[in-house]
Amino acid sequence: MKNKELNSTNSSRYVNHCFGESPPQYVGFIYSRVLCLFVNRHEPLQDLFVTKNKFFDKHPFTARLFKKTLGDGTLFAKSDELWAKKRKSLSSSLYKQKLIQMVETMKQIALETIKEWEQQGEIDIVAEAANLMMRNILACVFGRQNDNPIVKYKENGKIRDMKLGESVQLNMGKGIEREFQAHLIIFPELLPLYISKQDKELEFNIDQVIDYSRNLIAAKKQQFAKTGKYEGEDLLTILLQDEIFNQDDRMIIDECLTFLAAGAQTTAVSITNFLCYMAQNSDKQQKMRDELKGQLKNFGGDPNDLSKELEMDKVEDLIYLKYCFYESMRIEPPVVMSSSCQVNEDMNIQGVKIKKDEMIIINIHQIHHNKDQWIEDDKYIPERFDPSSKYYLTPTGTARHPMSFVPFIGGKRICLGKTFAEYSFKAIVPLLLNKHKFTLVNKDHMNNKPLYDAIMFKKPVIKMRLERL
Ligand code: HEM
Repeated sequence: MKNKELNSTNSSRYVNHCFGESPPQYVGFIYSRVLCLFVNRHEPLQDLFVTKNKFFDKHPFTARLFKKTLGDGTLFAKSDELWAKKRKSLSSSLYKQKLIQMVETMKQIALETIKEWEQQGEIDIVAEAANLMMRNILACVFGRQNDNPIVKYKENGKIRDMKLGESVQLNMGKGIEREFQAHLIIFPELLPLYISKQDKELEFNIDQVIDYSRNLIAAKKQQFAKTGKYEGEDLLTILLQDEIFNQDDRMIIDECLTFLAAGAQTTAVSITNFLCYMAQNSDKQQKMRDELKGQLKNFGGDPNDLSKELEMDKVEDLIYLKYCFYESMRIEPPVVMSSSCQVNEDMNIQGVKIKKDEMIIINIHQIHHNKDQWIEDDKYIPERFDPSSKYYLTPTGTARHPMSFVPFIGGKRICLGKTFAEYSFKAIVPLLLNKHKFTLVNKDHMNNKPLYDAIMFKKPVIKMRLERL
């Protein structure tokens, strides 16, 4: 597979390095003193996400790795009663009216951002889309007036000011890097200890972010004491009024930081890769623009009128845009592999006995490229999601397996922000493309853009030029 060698995380790169383009269903290796099984095909997912989903759970390894950064946030927590209650509250904080309000805020930020990009003319889309989406998610989590806060950040002994969003991203990246420190692989019991100089700096930086959130909560509570009501539609304000969360500030902070960590980089990657694939495939771009023109009467016109038109029901009609979004996430999933998962009882999954404490990692990237499921898997073909297209089928003409496309994984641990991510993509993208075309500056990127995902350590630089239409 072209570009495969450049893939982001060491372990998924390792699987392809050893087993080539069509690795077996499972690949196992010993990691952190337990068997770690990479699931490279869709068949086991039918069991894990459907028939045996009640036994599917998160393995404590990743939770331990990110304990300091995300506390006991839902992302890596075990599927216990508290997790279920928290998930229910969080889902309702993203439900319909609240989601619509959050996306309204995001559209405003997108309109401001496109003006800034236009002035710059040429941008590093990786950095800029990450800024845009971090501001968006910050506005949803902490409120519009707090969409770009500054915190202290320590690196190589020196302290400087940094955007909170950037600090959260770096802290997550440094957290992932800890996964590959030899002493922590051999002695995972040491994960909670922050001993090295880098660990101490990471601890300092995480504390700055937590202090910022604590101060915000204190200010909100003071305001409540004065006025008897909380003001704001943001997640933090919603959770302050939720009976599961309102007795425990740290619980609120964990979920706010989880949203920042889980929501900003993933959505930034999907927008960035989408813009790059559109630039590479002018015929697909034209088809997508024709749809926008046909469905939205203000497309190409006044940005504020277009923004008003991009309501939840309306963006549902942007079918080809949805196919393009899905295909961007198929070819380069924002989350290339899951965190550590497990089954809660020993069981047989597709002919292999999996013990309850063994680690399971879902190799999403590989599942999106298996050649018996995807015709010309390396090509960007949004029509794969169109039921009337031949690309909707497997190379032998049969129906594709429902678990062959899992960018948000599935079952009870399916991404909590799935609807949020889909709606915000369809509301923001038309605003970015309304008056501009994005082209790739580096001609080599036209055939071979650098791979980009949300969990890679070192992000690529991808320059794009904005051409006014
Ligand atoms: C294109 C965008 C997104 C993609 C591709 C994506 C993908 C995923 C994946 C693969 C997981 C499972 C992670 C694992 O187990 O390792 C996940 C979980 C999660 N995501 Fe997303 N995500 C996206 C956007 C968002 C957004 C915008 C939010 C929040 C606003 C969010 C919040 C969460 C949460 C809270 C979980 C944990 C759910 C649970 O286990 O109960 N995600 N996401």
